[in-house]
Amino acid sequence: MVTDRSVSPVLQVYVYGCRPLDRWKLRHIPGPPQEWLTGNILEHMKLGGIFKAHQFYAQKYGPVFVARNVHTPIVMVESPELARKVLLQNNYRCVFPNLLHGEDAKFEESTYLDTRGDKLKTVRGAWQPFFFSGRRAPAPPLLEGFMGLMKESADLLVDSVDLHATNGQVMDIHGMIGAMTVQVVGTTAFGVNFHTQVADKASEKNSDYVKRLLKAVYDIMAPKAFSFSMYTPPLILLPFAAPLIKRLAHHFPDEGLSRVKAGRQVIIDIVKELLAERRQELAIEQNRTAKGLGKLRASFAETTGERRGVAPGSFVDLLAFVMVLSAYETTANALAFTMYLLSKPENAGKLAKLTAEIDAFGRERVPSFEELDKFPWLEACLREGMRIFPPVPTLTREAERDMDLGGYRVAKGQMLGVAVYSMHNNPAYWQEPEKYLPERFIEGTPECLAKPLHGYLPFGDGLRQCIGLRFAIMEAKITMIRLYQRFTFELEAGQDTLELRETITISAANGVLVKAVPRPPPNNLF
Ligand code: HEM
Repeated sequence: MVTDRSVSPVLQVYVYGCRPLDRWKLRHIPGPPQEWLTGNILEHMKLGGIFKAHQFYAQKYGPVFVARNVHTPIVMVESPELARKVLLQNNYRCVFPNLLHGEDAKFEESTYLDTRGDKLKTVRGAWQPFFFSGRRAPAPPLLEGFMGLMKESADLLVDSVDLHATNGQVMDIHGMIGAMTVQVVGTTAFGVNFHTQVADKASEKNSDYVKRLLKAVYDIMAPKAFSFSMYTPPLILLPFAAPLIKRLAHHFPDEGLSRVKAGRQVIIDIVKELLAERRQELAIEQNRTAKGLGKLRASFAETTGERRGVAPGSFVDLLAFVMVLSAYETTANALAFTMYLLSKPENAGKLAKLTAEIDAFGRERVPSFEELDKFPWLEACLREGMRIFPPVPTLTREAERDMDLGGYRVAKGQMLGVAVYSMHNNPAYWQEPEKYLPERFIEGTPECLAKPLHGYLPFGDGLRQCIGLRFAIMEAKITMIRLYQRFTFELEAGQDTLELRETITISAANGVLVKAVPRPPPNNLF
């Protein structure tokens, strides 16, 4: 016989799994029916990922819909105007419930991506001059200081491609570019050369940092994103019991949570080791590698020091880690996707225009910072690549006040999302979105005139827009120029469509497999 006492917890669990309050609050907004406890996650998996599911839902329900990851409801928007409204009016990213407690929770707060309030303004203000400087901005041109490192790193990549080409080997260009972008941003953030590229024979130790760092990032991301701990379901089901569940998890961690905690510790240790190494290097030789980066670290610490009211020390150091996390994969994905698209036979004309632009500049010359502006077609190729495959397919915000979104009221505190991938590939906003047309980003062309005004968001928008966007475009341009001065690339068979893997970013699940075709030397051109 079932007693009242045993029924009530069962009923509680059932009711929490249905989230009746959320359903009631969002009842006026369309969206897919939610499954008990899992929300829409099973359907997301069936449709090929959350970003693909958003595309499907936008077609079915229109530009505003509710979707649920596990069973947290997110009000998604998929129109240029609404995306702009969400991103310009709200500055906080969504914070999903997590199991972290005590010191671990402090670490989480330090990682900036979720930062809010005054701390956000101070930190963002301190970072801004490094990244938004340049000729068009009043701040000192620190960006220019990164040119040397970017060029050196791109040339190591070219050496490595050359080696593969000589041996007639197929290569995963996505993986190789990833090694380069880690080197660039790791060195930028910590002032210590990461030595991640094959052709670089220097210290094994630093490349070991990267392996450990990336593994730690994976260990943290996977369980956090997909709730591998046995404590996560009760945390979500019984939010009022969160403090107790967190304490229990902290004292009796299971395997999933232990991996997260160990991953955090690895990151903290590596950051400390890197900084110690950096100090040693500086002491030995003031002016060695990456001068601009040395400047960055020093000024980083100065501007974010006690005077500016941001806790110094480990916090500042962890910000450097956040930079690596935000910068390496996004840039690698953008480059690899663009190279993939340019290597498709149907885009041979677009590739020919690129090589012509590069040849007009010179097949041997290294561009200066100013000369990077002489490559509008290259920039358009990259921007169009990020339209078809935006490295960050979904953006999130928390509503800071009650809002109207396309006629639907949402309450303060509601999680909001922007379906960037879907919007970038929607024929309602882009003519023939499946076509790779860099012309869309060349002023005055009919394709450019047909482009939506605000519908392009690979770097987000508003106060939380990607801080590294100029850095990323600069790095991508130098890399492409150095590669295409020497080679073009042929796609290996079986890659007509790319299988995509989704974490916070989207990337090529099986890499981008190409063969490099050496271009005839410049004196054979005529
Ligand atoms: C092609 C390469 C890149 C892409 C596509 C990209 C994309 C993005 C996106 C979509 C966001 C979120 C924006 C929003 O919520 O509105 C973001 C944030 C951020 N990105 Fe990037 N990013 C790239 C490269 C970089 C680089 C090279 C750096 C640093 C050197 C960087 C540092 C950051 C930081 C620190 C944030 C957080 C900004 C904040 O919360 O205030 N990113 N990025």
